[in-house]
Amino acid sequence: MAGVTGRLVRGWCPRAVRRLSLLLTSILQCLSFTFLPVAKFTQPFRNHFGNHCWERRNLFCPSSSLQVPAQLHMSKTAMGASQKDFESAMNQVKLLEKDPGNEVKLKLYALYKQATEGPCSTPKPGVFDLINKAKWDAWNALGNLPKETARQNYVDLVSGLSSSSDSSSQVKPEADREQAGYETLVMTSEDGITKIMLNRPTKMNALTTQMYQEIMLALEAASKDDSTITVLTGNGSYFSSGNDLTNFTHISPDEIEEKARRGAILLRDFVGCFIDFPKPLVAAVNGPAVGISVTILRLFDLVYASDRATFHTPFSHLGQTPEGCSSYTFPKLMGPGKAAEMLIFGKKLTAAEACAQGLVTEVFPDSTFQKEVWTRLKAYSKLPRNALRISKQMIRNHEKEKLHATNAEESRILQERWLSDECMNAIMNFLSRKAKM
Ligand SMILES: CCCC/C=C/CC(=O)SCCNC(=O)CCNC(=O)[C@H](O)C(C)(C)COP(=O)(O)OP(=O)(O)OC[C@H]1O[C@@H](n2cnc3c(N)ncnc32)[C@H](O)[C@@H]1OP(=O)(O)O
Repeated sequence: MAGVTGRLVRGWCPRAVRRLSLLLTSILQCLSFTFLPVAKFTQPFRNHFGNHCWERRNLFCPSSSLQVPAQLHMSKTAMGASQKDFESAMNQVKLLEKDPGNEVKLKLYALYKQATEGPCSTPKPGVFDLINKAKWDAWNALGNLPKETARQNYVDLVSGLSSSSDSSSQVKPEADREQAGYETLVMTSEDGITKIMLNRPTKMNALTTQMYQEIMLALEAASKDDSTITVLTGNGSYFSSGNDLTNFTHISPDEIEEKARRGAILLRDFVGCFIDFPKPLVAAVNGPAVGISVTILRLFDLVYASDRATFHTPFSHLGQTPEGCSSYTFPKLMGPGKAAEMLIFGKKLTAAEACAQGLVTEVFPDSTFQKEVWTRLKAYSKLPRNALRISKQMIRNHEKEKLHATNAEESRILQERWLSDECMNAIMNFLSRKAKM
């Protein structure tokens, strides 16, 4: 090595030669790091792996609890990723057949160190110690990420890698195959895109209890399938007219409190699925959106809207209060004044106005909406799947705890509002068609 370098730099002063020699040695080490076979790539990191006690908290996998909404809450608060989960994640890494690349290896290393030792406090390696510097940089970049989050992210990262290399255990969407089992949705997968389409066009895609549950199940399935992007859209002229107001009817007086309690759990679990959804999530807002179908948009990564779409949150008119984390996300996004106009006073925004406020990413003419949106998404779906997923999580992780706390608080307050005279009268008015919002 020194000989090669020596020949390359013949004529240079000996100190410069030594420096360059060191540099080239490091670069060659780096390259061998890049091309190490997968079975070996964990070797440099194995010293850091030991037996540790891990709490189970699967942030990116809302799924485990989807069957019964009450269990969903449990999974976020009480259950834990065991030592077994973590050990199994470490074993999975060793068994990967495809090299996930240096970036992911560094991320695994950094998460491991953060999870076991906390924030990086070791001295920064010298500039020529390229490998150790790269590892230090990766660890240091995690800043004050809590140990618990780092541990969970490690398990999630490995789970993402395993599912991409072991496709036999996945739901395999065939071209445009319609997935059975949904009554209120149409779920299809094609070109790396899973589409969840709300399918009650004659009721403006108003969301019934069954629909909330089916959407949660569909998101659960989409989070695990081999698609790259998940899209929510509506069938017919509306994206969605929000909560189906008949959800509040046919209740006897002695059931009403229990119904409100269950409604609050359903709301919290439903919104929680969007907060935790692990892949890029896109809303294709094909027409007007009302209530909860507007507020959750801030939890999507992209919101494409037809110029026919409008955005309306008539909560006060209904004696209700904001949900979908909008009491936090909207003021943050558009400032408290604009948020107040929408959330307190029920001002309806056009697509262009919503785009100007940052709620919508881009507006398309209605006549070309479908063509333009799907062409764009098909191109995006060809990007590296794991990179998209990890980047999304990096962007979203900062706010997750705040979003879950907001969601819980909004659901608690709404549970009370649903029992109020203001709310009951407003719903009765709608149902008797005295008032259209
Ligand atoms: C458990 C979780 C709780 C989460 C809480 C969320 C809060 C919210 O989402 S608040 C928002 C609630 N939504 C509304 O207030 C919208 C109410 N609907 C309307 O104002 C109008 O229907 C419309 C402006 C959306 C459309 O008006 P248009 O004149 O064009 O059509 P309609 O004849 O009114 O509607 C056709 C058909 O669909 C029924 N329908 C539409 N939206 C709803 C809805 N949200 N709940 C129940 N039913 C709805 C409407 O009654 C019509 O049905 P019929 O043909 O049988 O009369």
